[in-house]
Amino acid sequence: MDTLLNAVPETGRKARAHGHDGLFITFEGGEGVGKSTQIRLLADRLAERGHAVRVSREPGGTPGAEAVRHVLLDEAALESFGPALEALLFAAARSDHVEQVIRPALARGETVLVDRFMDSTRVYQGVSGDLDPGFVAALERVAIHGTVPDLTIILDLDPETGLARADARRAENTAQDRFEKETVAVHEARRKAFRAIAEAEPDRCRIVDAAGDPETVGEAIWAHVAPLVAANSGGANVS
Ligand SMILES: Nc1ncnc2c1ncn2[C@@H]1O[C@H](COP(=O)(O)OP(=O)(O)OP(=O)(O)O)[C@@H](O)[C@H]1O
Ligand SMILES: Cc1cn([C@H]2C[C@H](O)[C@@H](COP(=O)(O)O)O2)c(=O)[nH]c1=O
Repeated sequence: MDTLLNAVPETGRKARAHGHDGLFITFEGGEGVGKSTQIRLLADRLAERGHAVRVSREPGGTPGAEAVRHVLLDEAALESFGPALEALLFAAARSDHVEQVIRPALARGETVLVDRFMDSTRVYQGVSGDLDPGFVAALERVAIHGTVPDLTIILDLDPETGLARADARRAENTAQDRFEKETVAVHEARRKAFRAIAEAEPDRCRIVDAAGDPETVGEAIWAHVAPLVAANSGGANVS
C-alpha cells in the first residue's frame, strides 16, 4: 500500500496552481458512510451563503460516465472483468467528468462537491485489486489532468455500521451493488487504505468521524471547509 501511495505524485493543493477560481472538494470513504448525505448538507449550507455549488458523483456526472457506471456496478456484466479493466473504465469515466463538468465549473468559480474521485480508484482498484502502483498512478494523471481536489473529506466509519446504513438506504430505494456485497474484511482493508492516504497527504485530506448523527458530522466537515471558503472568498467571514 505504501508503494502505491508513494507512486502517486499528483497530490496536495496543487489545483490552486492550475488557475481555477472555484473550490474542488471530494468526499471519500467506504460504503454507507454518509457521503451523499453530507454533500447535500454542505451544498445547502454553501448555497445559503450565496455560493454557486455544483454537486456530482463518480463514477458518473456526464451521460458517458453514467453509462460506464451502469456497466461497472452491474454484477452480472462484470464477472469476467479484472481490476485493470475496472481501473481503465473508472479512469475513462473520470476523464470525461473532469473535462466536461469539473474543470468548466471550477473555471466559472463554482464550488464543486464530488461523491468519490481518484482516491476511490487508489483504494478499490489499487489496493483491493492489487494493481501495479505505477499503472494506477499513470491512469490517475491522465484522468484528472492536474485537477487535484483542494480538499478531500474522508468519512471514517466501521464497515459494519456503514453496511447497515447502506442496507437501510436500500430499503428506501436502491439495489445492493457488487462492491457492497464484499466481505467485511475487504471493507476493513479499504478503511485502512483511505486512512493511509490521509496520512500521506495531510494538506489535502481530512479524516472526519462519521459515527455521529448527520448534523454532528456536518459540523465537523464545516470546520474544515469554512476556512477554505473564507480564504477563497478573500478572507470574508463565512461562518
Ligand atoms: N450520520 C448518519 N447517521 C445515521 N444514518 C446516516 C448518517 N448519514 C447517512 N445516514 C443514512 O445512511 C444511509 C447511507 O447514507 P449515504 O447514502 O449518505 O451514504 P454514502 O456514503 O453516500 O453511501 P454509498 O457509498 O453506499 O453510496 C442513508 O439511508 C442515510 O440516510
Ligand atoms: C469512483 C470509484 C468508485 N468505485 C466503487 C465504490 C462504490 O462501491 C461504487 C460506487 O457506488 P456509490 O454508491 O456511488 O458509492 O463504485 C470504485 O471501485 N472505484 C472508483 O474509482
